[in-house]
Amino acid sequence: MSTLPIATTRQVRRAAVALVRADGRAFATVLALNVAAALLGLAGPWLLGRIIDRVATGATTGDVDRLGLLLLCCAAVQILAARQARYLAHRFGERSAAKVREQLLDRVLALPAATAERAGTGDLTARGTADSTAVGETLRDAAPELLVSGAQVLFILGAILTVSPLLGACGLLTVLGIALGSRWYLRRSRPAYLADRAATAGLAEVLSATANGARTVDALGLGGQRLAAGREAVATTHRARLRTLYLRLRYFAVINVSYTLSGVLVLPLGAVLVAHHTVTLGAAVATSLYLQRVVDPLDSIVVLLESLQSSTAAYARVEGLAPGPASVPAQAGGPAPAHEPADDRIRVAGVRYAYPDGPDVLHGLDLDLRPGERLAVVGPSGSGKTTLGRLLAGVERPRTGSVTVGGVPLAGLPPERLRRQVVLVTQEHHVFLGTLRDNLRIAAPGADDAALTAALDAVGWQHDLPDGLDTELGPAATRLDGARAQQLALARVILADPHTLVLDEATALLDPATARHTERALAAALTGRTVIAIAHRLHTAHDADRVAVLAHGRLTALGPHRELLAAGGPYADLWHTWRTA
Ligand SMILES: Nc1ncnc2c1ncn2[C@@H]1O[C@H](COP(=O)(O)OP(=O)(O)OP(=O)(O)O)[C@@H](O)[C@H]1O
Repeated sequence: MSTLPIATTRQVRRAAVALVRADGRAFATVLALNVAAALLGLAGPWLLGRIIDRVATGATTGDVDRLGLLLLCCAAVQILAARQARYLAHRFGERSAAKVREQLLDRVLALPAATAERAGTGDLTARGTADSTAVGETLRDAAPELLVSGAQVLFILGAILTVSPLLGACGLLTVLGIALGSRWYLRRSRPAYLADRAATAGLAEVLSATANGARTVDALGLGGQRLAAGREAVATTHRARLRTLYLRLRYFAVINVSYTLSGVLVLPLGAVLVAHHTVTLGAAVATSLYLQRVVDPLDSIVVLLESLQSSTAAYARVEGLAPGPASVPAQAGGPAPAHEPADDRIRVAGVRYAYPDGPDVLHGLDLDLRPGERLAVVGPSGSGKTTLGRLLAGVERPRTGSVTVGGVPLAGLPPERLRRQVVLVTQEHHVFLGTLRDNLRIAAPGADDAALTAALDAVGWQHDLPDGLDTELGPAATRLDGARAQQLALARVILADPHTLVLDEATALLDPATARHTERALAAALTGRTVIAIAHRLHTAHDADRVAVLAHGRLTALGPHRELLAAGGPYADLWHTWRTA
């Protein structure tokens, strides 16, 4: 189930109107051309009726030719107007779809890291691909066509009622049947389509998790378990699809009966009225032709309403990421602080933290970091080191208490402002498709080659790639192993140049000698920065200015390595155990 919000119907409507307004002139032109084409289409049956009546009253061939020529002209101009409308609608739709995608990308990038992590790749991918495409296609095809078909139906009904009110009543019966059927359908279809889209995203999540973890699945023999998870996701998607299919089947059945009803009624009624001279033969033929014509736009409306329901559900998922009260909390709730931090000092005061639906794992932590110091955080597995690191980097927000930088809550800062203050480096490193230079410039778009090379030197990078900074990286080009990807991530940090850095096992993939060398080189490159190193290898603690010792989510000792060692408490035990190992 998605942890990301879904926009309400009202928010979707507002967003759609804003999107149309942004390209209002193009939309208006498309509408105007379509309406012109629809009006020209009305001329056909009317002119045909006139021709029949003229022939019945003994008109000349010249009269009939003129009417026939007019009919041809109307048809030709109608085709041209409809073609141009379709062309412009496609351009409008593609521009709007591009806007939706760009907006979505910005919003996903602005998501708090913890929110994006919990959302899962499947949901985000589905919103960025299938959902955005559905919105674009609706704006391109469905929205203008729906308005035009609606106008066509109104025009045709108006024409029928003008020609013969009695016969026109048959047309109204059709519209009434369709209106009632649509009301029934629309009430039920939004939740059904939302469930369908969520199930599809869930299936994508399961499949991508299995594919990404293929090696682990293979190594641990988890194939059966993943298959079961896949089957469950497929079954959920199947159930959701069946529900929407059932709604469509019932809806279309009502629609088809409504169409047939008017056709069945109009012919005998028309014959009787002509026999009694209540309407002319021409009027009866024109009405019957109009009634046949009304089927097409009504049919479009029905199909478009159906696809509109599906894409409104898609748009609700895309719009759910918009900043606003009902959507993604800006850094887990609350507006971004208005002022900049007064200084670089990070303070942890009375912090308690619990993962969603779990117990507290940090129990009232206090810690004042001195700007420019190197602090090592040590403690047994599960003591809360990583959690503290994530709080110090503003990834998580404390349940109670505060983590501030220069007096401003860290987790309240928008990602861009936050990353200028603190950067978290973990064991998970992503190498982006592109050159080594591209991969480094993500952290500092304006950096020149000299700066990039200096950052690589600082992390002990061996300059042995075939094309240096121009080397293409990625699965199909040069692949970096875990250790080199880690060095690349550290070089990015040097380029990003935040005043505080949280390293959570950031050198764990390097062999011990390289790790120590890299950490020292990094320390030299980061002189003057505050560095919080979450340490498994205690040489990190040995090299640090102060060591914070955690146990069961509490700070049990804080001070320089020598003092803690001399005090002979839990840190001394940890140190001796590590040295012996
Ligand atoms: N995503 C999570 N959801 C729920 N509980 C979690 C999550 N991550 C950690 N925990 C729990 O929080 C507590 C502290 O975990 P944390 O990872 O911060 O400890 P740690 O000292 O870094 O451990 P390690 O050295 O093994 O990485 C543990 O009880 C752990 O089970």
